Amino acid sequence: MFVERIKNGWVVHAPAKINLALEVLGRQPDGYHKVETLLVPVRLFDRLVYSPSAEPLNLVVRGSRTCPASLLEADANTNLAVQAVQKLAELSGHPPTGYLELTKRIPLQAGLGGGSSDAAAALVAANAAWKLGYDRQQLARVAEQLGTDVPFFLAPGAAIGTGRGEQLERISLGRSLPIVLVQPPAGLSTPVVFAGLNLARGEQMPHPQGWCRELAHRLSRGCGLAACKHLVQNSLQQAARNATEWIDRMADAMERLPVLVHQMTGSGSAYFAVCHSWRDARVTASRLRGGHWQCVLATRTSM
Ligand SMILES: C[C@](O)(CO)[C@H](O)COP(=O)(O)OP(=O)(O)OC[C@H]1O[C@@H](n2ccc(N)nc2=O)[C@H](O)[C@@H]1O
Ligand SMILES: Nc1ncnc2c1ncn2[C@@H]1O[C@H](COP(=O)(O)OP(=O)(O)OP(=O)(O)O)[C@@H](O)[C@H]1O
Repeated sequence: MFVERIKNGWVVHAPAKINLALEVLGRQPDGYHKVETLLVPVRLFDRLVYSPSAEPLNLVVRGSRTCPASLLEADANTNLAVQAVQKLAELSGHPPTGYLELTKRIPLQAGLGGGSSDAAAALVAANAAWKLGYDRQQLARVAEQLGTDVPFFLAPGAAIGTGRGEQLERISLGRSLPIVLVQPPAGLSTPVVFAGLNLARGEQMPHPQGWCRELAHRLSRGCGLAACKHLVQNSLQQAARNATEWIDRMADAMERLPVLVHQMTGSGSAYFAVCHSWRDARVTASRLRGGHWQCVLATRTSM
């Protein structure tokens, strides 16, 4: 996340994420799934502007080429950025005021964490604008009430997420990976994909694989991704394949291209390929364009 002070407020560049690996370990008694995941920020940003005012909180959302306006929800109260400001207002006693302007570039229902990143951005902006002085840990406690992925976006860099995904260990992977992101025309709902695993409350997976920690540690020790690409796995991919044919279509398209490894991110429906080089990522993206995708873009992970 990058925060800039401007004349009338704050601009926050809210990144997307990919889950380089995601393992479901079981289901907690509270119904959430117990996961271990390697989360990595991506250089694709929503832009959130918060301008303080004495007026009741107001939100304007704009679409973009990668997140068309026609897909955006009209109801501001369901927007996680608004919910974040409201929650911080409740906690601090500050009135829920100000003007939020959100330009969406991160595709929706993609497993790219866009809504969560916007919520984290709104928390940081309102904390600064209202001079609350909450530190990152205090903001993280508010963030985890808004959604599992929200705390991840409060700090830079990659992290291993455990618990339901909200307990974070920051880790340096020491490199930026060139990637291609593909969003198909249909999004996927996170609860629907998790429900497709059909795990009972309290049920544990019998044989944990440990992909995430192994992958994170190998990468952070300087191992090339080619040597550990078998650890790039996502336990949710099968459930997502059952929910939409687009996952197989994206996998088939990637199979025909010279990429290092490819996989779905989070609960989908977006799909990523890690490429050998930045040039390869641009070439791969241009070869995928023209398919029936909502968007294709070449970008890279942040360190
Ligand atoms: C799949 C990931 O994106 C991986 O980073 C996250 O685990 C999902 O994070 P998120 O979108 O912030 O999810 P939340 O808003 O917290 O949860 C939405 C819904 O997904 C399901 N959910 C989510 C996370 C989790 N570990 N187990 C679940 O079963 C629950 O039904 C929950 O009500
Ligand atoms: N600021 C926001 N940006 C995007 N979606 C939002 C936002 N606020 C609320 N939502 C709602 O949340 C739903 C899912 O959000 P989002 O698109 O971030 O999911 P996702 O990419 O699957 O994220 P995750 O990886 O965290 O599961 C959207 O379909 C939308 O209805």
